[in-house]
Amino acid sequence: MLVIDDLGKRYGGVQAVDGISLVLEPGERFGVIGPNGAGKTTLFKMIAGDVPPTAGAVHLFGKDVTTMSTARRARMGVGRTFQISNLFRDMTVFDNVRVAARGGTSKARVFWMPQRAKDDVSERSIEALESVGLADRRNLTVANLSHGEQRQLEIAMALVGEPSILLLDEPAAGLSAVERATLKSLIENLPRTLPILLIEHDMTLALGLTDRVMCMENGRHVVTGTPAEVRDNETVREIYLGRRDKK
Ligand SMILES: Nc1ncnc2c1ncn2[C@@H]1O[C@H](COP(=O)(O)OP(=O)(O)OP(=O)(O)O)[C@@H](O)[C@H]1O
Repeated sequence: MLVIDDLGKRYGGVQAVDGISLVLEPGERFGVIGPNGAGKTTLFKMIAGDVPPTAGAVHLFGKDVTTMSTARRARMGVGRTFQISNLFRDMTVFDNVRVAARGGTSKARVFWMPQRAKDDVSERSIEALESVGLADRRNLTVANLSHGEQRQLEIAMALVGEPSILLLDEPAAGLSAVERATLKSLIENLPRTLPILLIEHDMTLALGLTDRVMCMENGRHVVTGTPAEVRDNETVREIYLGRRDKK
């Protein structure tokens, strides 16, 4: 589904990502963890197409997409969330998902559609909202949702395009313990056939949701393994307990 080969990104003097490789198998849930500044977000952005790598390649569904735009990757079946909210705060929950269903950024596009296409979009939007437990909140404006519900909505907006792969960028950032638990069960209950790449600072959440995990530090690969193997890895423990000297 996704093959990353020796990927690197340099920002001036900063090597944000350095020689990262990974393979995401069909139906697999793969986590990328690491402390602040590890390079997780930069890695995510290169996979989604937001920033071009300075080294290496990204293949999606067997195709080299290294230089392909975000929009084209989305059309190929990449669903993704954003670390910084991209919600329309003054619009309803339902309209946000309908706009996402059209792959658009303008509310007008939804309202100028032919009725049949509109019905299809509305139906898919309701299904996406149901899958994240927000169907009964659909007529509220986004500004009236809790932070946790806004994260759920962002996942609905990624799902409504019926993606073949889902990229989640730190979905639990800034959430309370209760909101994290809700989000965790939501992700757990997504169809097992949908491969997921989850970038997450919260190690417990990432280990609880994935089949395999990679830990990064200072842009580099530390270890890849099952959640149990990564949890028990001495270097990972040192990194997360903050006892490791920065290189
Ligand atoms: N646009 C940029 N310009 C310059 N340096 C950058 C840029 N984006 C990221 N960096 C640097 O690259 C390194 C990796 O950053 P990145 O945001 O990918 O890490 P992260 O693991 O996602 O951290 P966090 O959990 O804090 O988001 C950091 O040293 C950061 O300062």
